[in-house]
Amino acid sequence: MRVIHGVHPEDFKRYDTTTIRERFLVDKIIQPDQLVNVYTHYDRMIVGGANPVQQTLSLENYPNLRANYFLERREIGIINVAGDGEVTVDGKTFTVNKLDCLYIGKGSRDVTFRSKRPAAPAVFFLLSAPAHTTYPTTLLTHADAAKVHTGDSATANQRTINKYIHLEGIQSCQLVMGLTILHNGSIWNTMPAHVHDRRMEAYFYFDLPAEHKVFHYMGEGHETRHVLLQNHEAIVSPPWSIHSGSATASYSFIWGMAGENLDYTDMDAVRIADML
Ligand SMILES: O=C[C@H](O)[C@@H](O)CC(=O)C(=O)O
Ligand SMILES: [Zn+2]
Repeated sequence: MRVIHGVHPEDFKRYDTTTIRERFLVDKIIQPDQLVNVYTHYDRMIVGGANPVQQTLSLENYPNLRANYFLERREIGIINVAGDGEVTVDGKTFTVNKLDCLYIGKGSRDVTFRSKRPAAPAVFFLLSAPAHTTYPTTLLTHADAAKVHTGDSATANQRTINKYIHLEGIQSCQLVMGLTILHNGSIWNTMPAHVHDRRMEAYFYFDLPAEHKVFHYMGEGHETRHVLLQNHEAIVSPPWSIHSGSATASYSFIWGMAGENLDYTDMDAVRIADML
């Protein structure tokens, strides 16, 4: 499993494009008939993807977890961003279709992923954090997710935030997870930007046309850099970094966090006037 280490904001100031991409970009996680995970040292969050086409894919154990099985001391949040799919947890099968979320609590042993139709395969995005206790395995459909409409077409950031794993939704030890859909013609996410020192964050972009790219912004508010991402790529955000993007077309993205608290509103806003 690839490992991403933590970066100090003072060191980040000197990074070139290649180094920024090596340290923060989580690419190549969506591969046909593969389940790919990347271990990050940001709150020990594992970021991954499963794209079953013909095969059923299993959540395998990794030697560096020093665990008997993947979820022995972990929880996982799963969101499907493509064709109809199924996730089976210790013999119980959940239908997880596009934009549905399945949370699996600590202690589940066998987790498998499959697509209903190979012609329209599922694309599951995965986030897993260390867990101290077992919360129930819970499915939440897109229709039942808590929705917040925000932004404005005048600032090209009109979007709907869907919360799945959060204080008033699916219960978890550390994970907070949801997805944001940009309205047609809007291209900006998370602007005005924010930081949250108490939680790392990961963004996974999807439903971005293949010929388009996201300019993802990171860094301290007064020391920003951009990283270009394409569809089905993710990026980690250290606790000291903003995380925001503007793309050359409308898109959606999954966001997920883990850390000191589960409080979605615990953010420190960065004023556009103060950004550099
Ligand atoms: O800490 C929360 C996250 O950055 C996202 O939920 C923000 C977001 O989806 C948006 O503004 O569109
Ligand atoms: Zn955030």
